[in-house]
Amino acid sequence: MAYKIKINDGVATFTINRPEMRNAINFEVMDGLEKFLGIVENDEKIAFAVITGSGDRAFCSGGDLSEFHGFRTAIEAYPMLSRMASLLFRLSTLPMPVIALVNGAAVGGGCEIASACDYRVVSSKARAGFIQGTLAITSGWGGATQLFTKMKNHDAVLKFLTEAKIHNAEELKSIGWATSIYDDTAEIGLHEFISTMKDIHPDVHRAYKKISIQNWKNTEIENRMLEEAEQCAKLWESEAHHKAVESFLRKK
Ligand SMILES: CC[C@@H](C(=O)O)C(=O)SCCNC(=O)CCNC(=O)[C@H](O)C(C)(C)COP(=O)(O)OP(=O)(O)OC[C@H]1O[C@@H](n2cnc3c(N)ncnc32)[C@H](O)[C@@H]1OP(=O)(O)O
Repeated sequence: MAYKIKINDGVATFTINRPEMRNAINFEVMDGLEKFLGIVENDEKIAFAVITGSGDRAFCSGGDLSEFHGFRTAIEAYPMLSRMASLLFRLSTLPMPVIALVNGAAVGGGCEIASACDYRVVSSKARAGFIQGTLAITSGWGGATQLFTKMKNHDAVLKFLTEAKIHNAEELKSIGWATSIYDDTAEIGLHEFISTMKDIHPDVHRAYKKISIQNWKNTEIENRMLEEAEQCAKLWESEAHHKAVESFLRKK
């Protein structure tokens, strides 16, 4: 299966399970994420939600280019982009803290997924970046909107997006994207991060999360994420984008 869902001791974990494809997102993973959100949104006993990837090479390498390259026009690309933007809006507005356990490379849409979470707990060996610019597109799943809404250092965010570079863990921390860095296994990294918060009653976490969501709602974040998907769809149909993806796929 392309994903795993586990609920243990108040922690619900969604694992993208395509390590041989560096956990690229295809429609099966999207279906899984939708199922996960449906479960977590309605279970009062869940204190923390976690998103991670299988193996130690990648958190997520973004959209599966071999599957999505078939979309040639904006009209064809938009349903996939907007569906994922809506799922990431739901992820970002879950009633409990959401942790991206960035166990390895997070690029393109992988960075968008992590940006939709409240916290990014990053392996010291991980690399991450909004590399969409190198494919002649922007982020299309609402990730840039998430960053501009949550992070207040406009210049650093704009540079992070437009440079389209891959950064190491220390750089990610200084940009303000990584919340914390761990050296051990992902399991230990997560355990240590959660243990700093677990003593506080889950209702307190939920109450603060509600306040932050209220703040974002006033900024029309969902509409802005869908506009981001629309803008990306327009760039998607360009010759420059198709050529860049063909060049990536030829390297296979
Ligand atoms: C579609 C939405 C859009 C958005 O809104 O943001 C996007 O997400 S655009 C997609 C952006 N992603 C990429 O461009 C992926 C680029 N991938 C990489 O840079 C690297 O794979 C990596 C993530 C840094 C990992 O490097 P490494 O560990 O060296 O692995 P390989 O490169 O050898 O990859 C192994 C295997 O997996 C295939 N692969 C990786 N990512 C994707 C992907 N996103 N789509 C399809 N296939 C992917 C890669 O081609 C290799 O395949 P094989 O050669 O057949 O083993």
